[in-house]
Amino acid sequence: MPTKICCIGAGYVGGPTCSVIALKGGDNVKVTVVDINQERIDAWNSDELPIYEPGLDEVVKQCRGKNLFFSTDVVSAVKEAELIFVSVNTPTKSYGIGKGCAADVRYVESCARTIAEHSESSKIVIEKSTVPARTAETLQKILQANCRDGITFDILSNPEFLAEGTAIKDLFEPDRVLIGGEQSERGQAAIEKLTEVYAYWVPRERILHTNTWSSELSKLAANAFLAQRISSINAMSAICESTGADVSEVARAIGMDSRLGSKFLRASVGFGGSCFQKDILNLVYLAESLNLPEVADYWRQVVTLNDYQERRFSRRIIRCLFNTVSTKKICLLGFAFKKDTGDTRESAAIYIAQHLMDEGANISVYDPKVKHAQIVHDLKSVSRDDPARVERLVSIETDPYAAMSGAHAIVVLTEWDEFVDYDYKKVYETLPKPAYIFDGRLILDHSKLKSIGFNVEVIGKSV
Ligand SMILES: NC(=O)c1ccc[n+]([C@@H]2O[C@H](COP(=O)([O-])OP(=O)(O)OC[C@H]3O[C@@H](n4cnc5c(N)ncnc54)[C@H](O)[C@@H]3O)[C@@H](O)[C@H]2O)c1
Ligand SMILES: O=c1ccn([C@@H]2O[C@H](COP(=O)(O)OP(=O)(O)O[C@H]3O[C@H](CO)[C@@H](O)[C@H](O)[C@H]3O)[C@@H](O)[C@H]2O)c(=O)[nH]1
Repeated sequence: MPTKICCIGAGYVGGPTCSVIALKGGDNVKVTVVDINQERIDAWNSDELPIYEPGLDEVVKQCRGKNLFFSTDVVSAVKEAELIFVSVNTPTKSYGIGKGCAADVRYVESCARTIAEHSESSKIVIEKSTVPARTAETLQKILQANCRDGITFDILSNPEFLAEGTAIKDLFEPDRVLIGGEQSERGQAAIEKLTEVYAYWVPRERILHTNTWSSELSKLAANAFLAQRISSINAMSAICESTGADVSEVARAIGMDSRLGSKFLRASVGFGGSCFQKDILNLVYLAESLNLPEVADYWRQVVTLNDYQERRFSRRIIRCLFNTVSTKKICLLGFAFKKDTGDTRESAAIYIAQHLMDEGANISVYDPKVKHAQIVHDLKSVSRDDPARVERLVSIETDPYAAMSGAHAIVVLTEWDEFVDYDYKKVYETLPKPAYIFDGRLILDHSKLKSIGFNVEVIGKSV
């Protein structure tokens, strides 16, 4: 009999993770991914998946309808499952105590209540969502207080480390899989049961076992350390711009120190994505709750620096364009928070567009994967006082050349590969002079652009 697995939450994590579990587990597993969002589930069952992720289509096509199912019937899937992943969103709280900092765990709690109410057999409940430390304790209390007699629940922490854009590769070959659980005999048996699932494709030495709290905290720590590196190199980029140093050269020089390593040292307009800021703020809130204000301040600074980097870049655009962008067309190349995803959550592009709209700029946006409606939604969310300004000031193009044509400045905000190969000579002919190009991702051929005639402004260097 296959192991019956349910995943609550068919988002960027639940969908790809469970698709890979189904692919790699084959006949040994039956995986059902459930969500309350009918539209999302319909998309998972269609030819146009709800998220763009390289390689995902192929994985889903191979398993869907065989050992992988997408459904809105949460109750039946919970009843049937032996292992239940909870992979729902845990955004920053937007209300009440901890507003703007703490993680909102109401969706996680709601899953626990659903599981308790409908379980007719014992379950292993796995925190896949990123949660504040000690959430497992809350889950255990809710589950035990609300379940039928004779049913037991074992809670495991199994945070996900995939990055968007490389999710399938990250899931196929994870650096590690982390499983935290109780040290009791039952806890260890639950850890082993989940380990067996991953062991269908992950070497056992990469499956790390810890106690529950270490596992929960390690997820926040990993994201804090990763984001801290970006803020560190971005802080250096500001110094580079004023000293004649080149941030790419500095990154190469420090990255060759094997103690530092070369990854995650790309200066940029600022990190985005649904995780870094949220998880650092979650850590800050934890430190504050533990009465560790110095620790809280230390980590908060990573986010402060990121906000500074975004604003610094917007100011540079405005300064270069003779201190006014009012009624000038500015083309934003890229709106996703990184390449190879259509996700815009916390994308630096949203905030840079906001700064430019505040100055009255006309913005044209091109992104190869972000949907038109998503861009409008994001820009309206930062235009609450005047949502109509989005219709007034923003045009969204499906052709990059139309987006760039006639612009006073072209601004690269996402590192999409295709941006490198555009015919910038042809584009230059259409632009008012002096023509400006701002490379917020360090991807373009700057000397070539200069030779065409562009004024080239780059993060972390003076060209
Ligand atoms: N996005 C990433 O790259 C990433 C990577 C690692 C970890 N995480 C963490 O994983 C979690 C999920 O992130 P995501 O990006 O997949 O979020 P998401 O918003 O894309 O998906 C969450 C899904 O959960 C569903 N949901 C919410 N409450 C529900 C309920 N009670 N019953 C059924 N479905 C419910 C929502 O409808 C939504 O479709 C978060 O805690 C996040 O921090 C995300
Ligand atoms: O050197 C770098 C590396 C990244 N970024 C930016 O940082 C953000 C985040 O990038 P990345 O970490 O690659 O993508 P995410 O999908 O946000 O993944 C992070 O967040 C996930 C959610 O918790 C974790 O699972 C992953 O391990 C962690 O890398 C993006 O805006 C990138 O452009 C830089 O500016 N410079």
